[in-house]
Amino acid sequence: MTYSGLFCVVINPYKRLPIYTESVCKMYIGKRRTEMPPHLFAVSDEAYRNMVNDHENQSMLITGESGAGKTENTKKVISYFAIVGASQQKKKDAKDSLEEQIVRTNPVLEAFGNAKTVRNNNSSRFGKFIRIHFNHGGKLAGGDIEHYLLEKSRVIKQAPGERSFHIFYQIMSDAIKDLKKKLHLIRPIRDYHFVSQAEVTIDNVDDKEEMLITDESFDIMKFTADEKFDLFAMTGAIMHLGEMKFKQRPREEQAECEDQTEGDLACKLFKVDPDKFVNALLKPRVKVGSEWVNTFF
Ligand SMILES: Nc1ncnc2c1ncn2[C@@H]1O[C@H](COP(=O)(O)OP(=O)(O)OP(=O)(O)O)[C@@H](O)[C@H]1O
Repeated sequence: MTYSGLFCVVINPYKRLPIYTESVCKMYIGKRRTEMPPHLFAVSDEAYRNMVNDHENQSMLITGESGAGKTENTKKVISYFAIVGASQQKKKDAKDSLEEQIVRTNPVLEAFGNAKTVRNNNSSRFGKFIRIHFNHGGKLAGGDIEHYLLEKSRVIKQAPGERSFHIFYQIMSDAIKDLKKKLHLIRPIRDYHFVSQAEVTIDNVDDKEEMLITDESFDIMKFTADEKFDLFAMTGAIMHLGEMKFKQRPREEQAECEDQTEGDLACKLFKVDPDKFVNALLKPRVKVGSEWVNTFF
């Protein structure tokens, strides 16, 4: 790491270096830039001090090409703020703390928004603006995240060497007992076209373990069991949708559903009426001016 004007330039070491531990983090708290070797903790600390002293919002821009280390470094910055802004009294159960909740937004966002690409096994396929709120005493008060431009096309198509979003493979890993059964995902993953056009595993990544982390992160963020299940159900339903079969009606400009079995399963999970759903797919209606018109496929 080195400084270039306001920027801290960080090069991805592609190996775990012991420079991000809690003890290193604490060494940077309250230090001047010149007192310590360049580090993103120093930049984070400067932003924190400016906020506390000047009562002004601070922004940090984390930028670089795919695989440069943005996601990893963002997590380090968030952990830094979680440590400096942690409430003084240590909670009995650390998992219940606001700092842990803020840190745990990441596994969930990564499960649904990150995927393996040829350049990065954990590539974020969306941009995000993370806002962390502090109270007047400089302690964490909350946070919110805005996301931009999720790469939706990946849900139905993957290039060679790539995967869809991690969550599909995490669900299929069987980490949560009976989840696949409840989502009616009873066939091998290669039978679900939407998610298996290229890779279905990643070297050195255990989807089972990752699923347990995703699931626990939802719990820490206080999602209820029903809310969690609904999210997994929406995800599983997409895999079923990919297995619906359509054909064109002879001599007509109209498609019809050839095999609705998987579509029915998707509707069960979406909790919508299957006939209305298929009708909406085959005869979509668009509003033109003040009128609704049917468009045929
Ligand atoms: N500081 C680091 N220490 C060790 N490994 C790192 C570090 N930063 C990044 N890596 C490795 O490089 C990979 C790519 O980094 P990361 O996902 O943060 O890139 P990115 O800039 O967010 O890419 P994308 O734009 O594709 O999301 C990580 O999965 C990790 O294996």
